[in-house]
Formats: sequence, C-alpha cells, structure tokens
Amino acid sequence: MVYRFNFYPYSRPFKQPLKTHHGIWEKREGIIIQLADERGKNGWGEIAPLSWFGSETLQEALEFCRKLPQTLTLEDILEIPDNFPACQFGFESAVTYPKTRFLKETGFLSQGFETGFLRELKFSGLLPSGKAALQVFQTLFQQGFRTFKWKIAVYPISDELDMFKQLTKLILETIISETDKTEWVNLRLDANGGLSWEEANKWLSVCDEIKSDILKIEYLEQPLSVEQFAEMLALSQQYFTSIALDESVATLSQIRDCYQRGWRGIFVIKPCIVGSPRKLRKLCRENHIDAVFSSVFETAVGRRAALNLASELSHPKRAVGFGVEHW
Ligand SMILES: O=C(O)CCC(=O)C1=CC=C[C@@H](O)[C@@H]1C(=O)O
Ligand SMILES: [Mg+2]
Repeated sequence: MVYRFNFYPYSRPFKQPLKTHHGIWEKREGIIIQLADERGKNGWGEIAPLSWFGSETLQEALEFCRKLPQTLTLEDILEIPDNFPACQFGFESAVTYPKTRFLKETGFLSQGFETGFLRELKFSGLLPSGKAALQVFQTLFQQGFRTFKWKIAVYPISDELDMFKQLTKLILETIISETDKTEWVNLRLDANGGLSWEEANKWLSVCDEIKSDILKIEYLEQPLSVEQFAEMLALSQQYFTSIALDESVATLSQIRDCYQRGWRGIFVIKPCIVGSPRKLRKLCRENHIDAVFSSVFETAVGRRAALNLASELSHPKRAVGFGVEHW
C-alpha cells in the first residue's frame, strides 16, 4: 500500500490559558496529516507534541514531516523512530487499509473496531488552578461531570490547602443539595511534579483524612519530579490515597521502565504523545496497566483516535481526562 502524504501545521489559542506548575500554556500548536491511499480514501491523523512532557518538539516534528517523501509506504510508517512518539501516533492514526485482516494481523485494529464495540466512556472535567476552581466546578457539575481534576502546586501550599477545604466543602454541599445522595464525586489533584517531599506528604495526609461515601480523592497525580520515582513508589506504599504517574510515564519506554521498577499504581496515558498505538495496545495487553487516558488538548482529529484507544484500553472505572474543550 502506498500513501500520498500531505501535512498542515496549525496554531490555535486556548479559550483560557492553562496555568500549571510547568507555567502558562496559551495555545496548542500541532500538525494535521493526511494519507490518501491508492483508492483515494483519505486517512487523517494529528501530531500534537508536548515537549515538556518528553515528546519531540513541534519544530522537530515539522522537520520530520518536511524530510518525508510525497508518497509513503506502510513500512515507512512502521519505522518512525521511538524518539518521535507524537509522529508515530499521528501517522499510525491516519493509516487506512482495505483489508481489515491485515490491520488485525499488524495490530492496527482496535478490538472495538473489529467487533464494532467501542465502550462508553466517562469524562473528567478539568478545574483551573486556584480559587477559579470553585466557580468552574459548579458549571461542570451542572453539565453532569462527576469526576474532576484540580491543578495544584501553582500557589503556596498553605493557600491551596485552604482552597482545597473550600472546594471539598462546596462539592459535598452540591451533592447533598442537588442529588438524591446516591451519587458521588471523584476528585483528582495534579501537581505536575511541583511538590517537595514534605508538601507531597502533607497533601497525602490531608487527602487520607477525607472519609466520605460521596467524595473520594481518586488520586494525587505526579506529586514529585520524574527523577524522584523511588520516592513516589515509597509514598504509594505509605498512604491510602492513590498516586498516579503522568510526566513519569509520558512515553512507551517510560511506561515499560516504571512498570519494570515495580509501579502498579495508576498510569496517566496521553495517547497523542505516548507513541505507536500498536505498541501501546501490545504493552497494555501484556501487562496489567491501570490506565487513565488523558488529553494533550489536541484537535478533534487527535481526540477521535485517542478516545478510540481509551475505549479499548482504559480501566473501565476510570474517567478519561478529555472532558473540557479548550478551544
Ligand atoms: O488529564 C486531564 O484531565 C486533562 C489534561 C491535562 O490535565 C493535561 C494535559 C496536558 C498537559 C498538562 O497540563 C495536563 C496534565 O498534566 O495532565
Ligand atoms: Mg498531569
């Protein structure tokens, strides 16, 4: 199979800049790719780099695309190197092929595609850092979200612990006043690696003190830096509140490495930057990965491919972090 290849760089500002411990992120830049097969059928994919998570940079991805010939074979796509994970994802997502048998044999097909069953997903709503979370929570709750993620390690911990008290109080009051109390809320905290050892212990102690049937702190995401794996493994064995790795498992090789070093907690998987969907399927089938699939604020092109993978591979009880459109 030979494909005619075109690519279209894009740049789109977010409705609201995203403030995290990494800094302020104001626009999403990426590349939409088009693979037209010999029948003239178009396949679309998206390259959405997140270099501060460990993927290639946008410039490296553009350079990669520019150097490619106008026509590509499937072998060219299968040979995209592992240090271009966002390109691996984008090109593989764009592959179309008349014979589903071939896609099945090469692992391109998701099980859902084969059986036509793509599991219904629950979505998590993203709460902005700081006090703004209080207003946004109520809006998202009205929209039906019951899992929320709040960005922390942006303001001083004493301020954020106060805001946490206000947020958890608001959540409990909202559930009691607006539901028949049979529902509950999962709250995720995402530090983006920005806490100190002492602060991580403080947050986990505070979370462990929350004993409620209607509010669960689902996990603390990436409390410490990628270099502090051993410390996070120790924390995961010391507190009741779960820990999720995100920046530490941004690519396939990092997932393998953390799994081999004993991580059996939650893996936040960002499909658009993790690398080859075929290799991700294989990894998740061969190992017991408690996966939470997460957006990199890609466009609808990357989101569709990412959610297909999520419906196949994510843990059924875990909401996916694709809840809020950022455009
Ligand atoms: O995972 C989610 O709930 C939404 C996506 C999300 O939080 C992120 C996407 C991309 C970069 C980060 O700022 C952030 C994260 O750390 O998970
Ligand atoms: Mg995260």
